[in-house]
Amino acid sequence: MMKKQKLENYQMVGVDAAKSKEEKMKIIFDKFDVNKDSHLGITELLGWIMAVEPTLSNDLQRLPFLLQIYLGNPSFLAGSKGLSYSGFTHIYEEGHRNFDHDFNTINIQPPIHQGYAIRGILQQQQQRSLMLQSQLQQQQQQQQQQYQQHEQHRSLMLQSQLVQQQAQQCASLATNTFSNNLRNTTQQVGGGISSAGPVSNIGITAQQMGGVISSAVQVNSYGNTMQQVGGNLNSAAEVNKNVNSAEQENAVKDVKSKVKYDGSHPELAARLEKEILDTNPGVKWDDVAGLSEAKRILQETVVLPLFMPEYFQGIRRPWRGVLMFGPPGTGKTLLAKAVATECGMTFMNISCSSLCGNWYGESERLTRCLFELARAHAPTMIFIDEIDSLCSVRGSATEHETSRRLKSELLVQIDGLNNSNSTSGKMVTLLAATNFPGNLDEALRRRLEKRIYIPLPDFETRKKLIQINLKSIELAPEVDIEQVAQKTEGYSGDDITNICRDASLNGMRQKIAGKTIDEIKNILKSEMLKIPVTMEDFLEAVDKIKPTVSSADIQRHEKWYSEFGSS
Ligand SMILES: Nc1ncnc2c1ncn2[C@@H]1O[C@H](COP(=O)(O)OP(=O)(O)OP(=O)(O)O)[C@@H](O)[C@H]1O
Repeated sequence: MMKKQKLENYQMVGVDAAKSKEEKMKIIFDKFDVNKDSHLGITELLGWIMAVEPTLSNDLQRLPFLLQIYLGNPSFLAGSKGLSYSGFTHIYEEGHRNFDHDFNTINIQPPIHQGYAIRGILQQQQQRSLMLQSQLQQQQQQQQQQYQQHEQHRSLMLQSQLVQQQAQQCASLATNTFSNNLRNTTQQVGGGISSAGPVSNIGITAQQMGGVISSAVQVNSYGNTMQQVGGNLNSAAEVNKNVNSAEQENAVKDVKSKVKYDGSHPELAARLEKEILDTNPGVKWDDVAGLSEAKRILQETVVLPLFMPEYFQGIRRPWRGVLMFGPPGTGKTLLAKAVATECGMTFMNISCSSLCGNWYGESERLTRCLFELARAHAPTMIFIDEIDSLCSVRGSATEHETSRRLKSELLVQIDGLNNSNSTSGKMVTLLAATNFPGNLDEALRRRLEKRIYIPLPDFETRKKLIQINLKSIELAPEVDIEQVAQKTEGYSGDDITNICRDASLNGMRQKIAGKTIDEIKNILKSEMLKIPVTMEDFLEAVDKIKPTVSSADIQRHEKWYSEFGSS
């Protein structure tokens, strides 16, 4: 019976029963020409399918999948209750039908693997294209920024050249008034305002700059940038040289040299005199505890050549320079001051900041000037503290151009020092100190012929140090300095000084504890001074204050000493 109906059905749609399953299905769909019968009810369709292939009715879940295979099109459902064969392709192409909805209405699960996968791919493609778009935008922005920077640098370079030309014009126009009144003179020359204008584009207003001269200064402070773009730095520097003179001249007027300085940079000499010169550092040998070996070497290298210059000639010439190295707070500066005081030398205490100028070439000029000034004030001791920060290893990737030039100048000056000492009799001694001897430039290390290790204080030195620190302080009879010295092994001289200071304040702390300011004011000063420092105060202070030098530090210094030390 079933077979008979099936055959009838075949005949109805003109299907040949001998054909394959796929062919049969295709014929069924082809029958529904969109022009004639654009709408096929789902029930009708299923009826047809079941008639042709009754096994499919048990597998409705697979139906969409099969239809898709037969039709070669993944999307085939249309309408809420029906299927339009021709609409399948439209729907798919336009992509505006809700697959889930369509399938739900006929109570069939959507072909997840197909429809969603396609939707996912579409979404991915969309996201990718968005990402590419944003990357493109970023690239465009970067290119724009680079271009702007380049243009800015180019403009700075032009500024520098312009300013140079203007300054040269000024120099030829008004030689007399130039140094005192450069700003006006430049403005008279004209073009000054226009140069201030573009510079202000980089964030500095014309007022702040105060016209052309300031712009020269500002442009120069961009030295590196200009160098990067191949700017003519030297010319900017030359302009600057004039500018410095002009700006500093007024300051110089107030500073009267104590001695006659006839070098080429009186303005810088005046500045250095103000900053670093100490004609009497006021530290005696006895103020320095221990360090007898260091004292002996310094006597031989500095004190004796000063007293017996005729003996220290030829092969006996004084050592070019002396380096003191060791952990911080061990008395290097103190020792240098003591030598200068004992020998009646002028003491010049130089740190990195004293020799670092703001303008192009200023650091070298300052260095040159320092040695000229030292000769003018001779006998002089130039003490360069933390020389490693001024003269670290050259040629490193991080080395700055200014610092490289400064180092070269320093080396030249140290060489010159040696010659002038032997001929003019004006003794200038270079004493340097560092906590990082390993960072020193090799050429400088060679010139600092004596390299003295200033170690942590030993037991005897610690005892002496405590006595020096407490010489004017009332001590309780039970205070055992030896015990304090034992307890402070590994402490630097500076640490021990701090312990003594802390211990000596403890009596006062106890005395004022819990009192109001008025009550404290009423305590007699003499009463306060009489409070003796007890052993307990010391022990408390030692407990509170920890040593600042690590054993790794000591090892580092000892290693360097065994390699490069010279005593
Ligand atoms: N041998 C010492 N005799 C007397 N006081 C000392 C001694 N060593 C250190 N001090 C004390 O420590 C303080 C710091 O010493 P100084 O500045 O000379 O150390 P430094 O070695 O130059 O330190 P840095 O390396 O940090 O510059 C001194 O003012 C002094 O109070």
